[in-house]
Amino acid sequence: MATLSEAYRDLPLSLRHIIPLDFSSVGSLPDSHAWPQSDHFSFVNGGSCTGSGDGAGSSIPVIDLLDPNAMELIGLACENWGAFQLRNHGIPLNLIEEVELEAKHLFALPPEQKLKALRSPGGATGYGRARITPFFPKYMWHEGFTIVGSPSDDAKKIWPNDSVRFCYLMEEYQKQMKVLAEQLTRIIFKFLNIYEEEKINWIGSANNLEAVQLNSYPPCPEPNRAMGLAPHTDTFLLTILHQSQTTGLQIFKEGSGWVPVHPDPSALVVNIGDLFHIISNARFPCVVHRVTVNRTHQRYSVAYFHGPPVDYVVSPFSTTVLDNKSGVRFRAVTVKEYIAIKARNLGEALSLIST
Ligand SMILES: O=C(O)CCC(=O)C(=O)O
Ligand SMILES: [Fe+2]
Repeated sequence: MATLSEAYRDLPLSLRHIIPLDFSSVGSLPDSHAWPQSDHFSFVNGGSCTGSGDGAGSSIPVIDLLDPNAMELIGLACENWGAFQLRNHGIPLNLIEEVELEAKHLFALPPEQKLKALRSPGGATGYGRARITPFFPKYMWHEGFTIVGSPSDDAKKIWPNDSVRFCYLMEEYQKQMKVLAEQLTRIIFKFLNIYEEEKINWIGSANNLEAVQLNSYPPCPEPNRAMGLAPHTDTFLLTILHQSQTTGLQIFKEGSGWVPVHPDPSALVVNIGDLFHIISNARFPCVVHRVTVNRTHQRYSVAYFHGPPVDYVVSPFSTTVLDNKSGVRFRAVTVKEYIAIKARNLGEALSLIST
């Protein structure tokens, strides 16, 4: 998957935007990590995310993939929320648990060992701060590890003689997630009445874009003034997320404010990314989400991002345009072009391709 790396190589980050804090060495919240107390964070494309209303009472739909009405339920969840929890998803729970355990081992290592696999300034993979870091005035209470394809090169830097199990589990996880992501993509395309061969023949291709992001949010001395992961949308078509049993993930819903996504050990969280927002001609909302932190529990999550090959041209499908009174909302872009626009503009990327 050289091309994801290519998009990022043109836009090198400075080391201060890559090297995470040594969380174990700080007893209080450094000013660099203290966010404004207000619940108001501007996110240009989606307007600003004001906490109008208390979303705590509502929640995203929970859908059983084996339900005979799964397609309709998933489609409606995409339209109303852009996200849902998925049960009976077919990914073995022990594989998910083992991947979470590997993430815990990795993040529990001393900083000097994790830093051996530090993401390079123009690189896509390895250990480091969230890629959205440069767009915000304060740092997030977060550390991550990104995998594109085989994690072997990075893992060997951390465990020169002992990386086999980590690599096996991460590759197996990607393999199984790919199958699920393709199944969900087919279901959602069907819901949108998209059947044109050239529009769907990439599904199942070996060149599809995919990445795995291991996330860790250490316990925080002042959780109310810190931010785990700042408001953002995911770039690709869809994200399938496993979260550990610690709350923190919230989705912004127009009219409701920040809605928590409660951990459910039997479910995976699915949210649509920018590319589905474009393809659906904005019929599916673009899902702004963030992560809060807490004082006592370290939180972990494993995000799997999936999208079409980089040369695929993304544009609103004719069926979705017919449904939308405002006509075609976005110009056509290749996946590669959109990734580059997003890497440079984050929340403004969608408005830059709006018609
Ligand atoms: O940790 C989470 O629950 C969300 C992670 C996330 O949004 C991401 O990795 O893009
Ligand atoms: Fe995300």
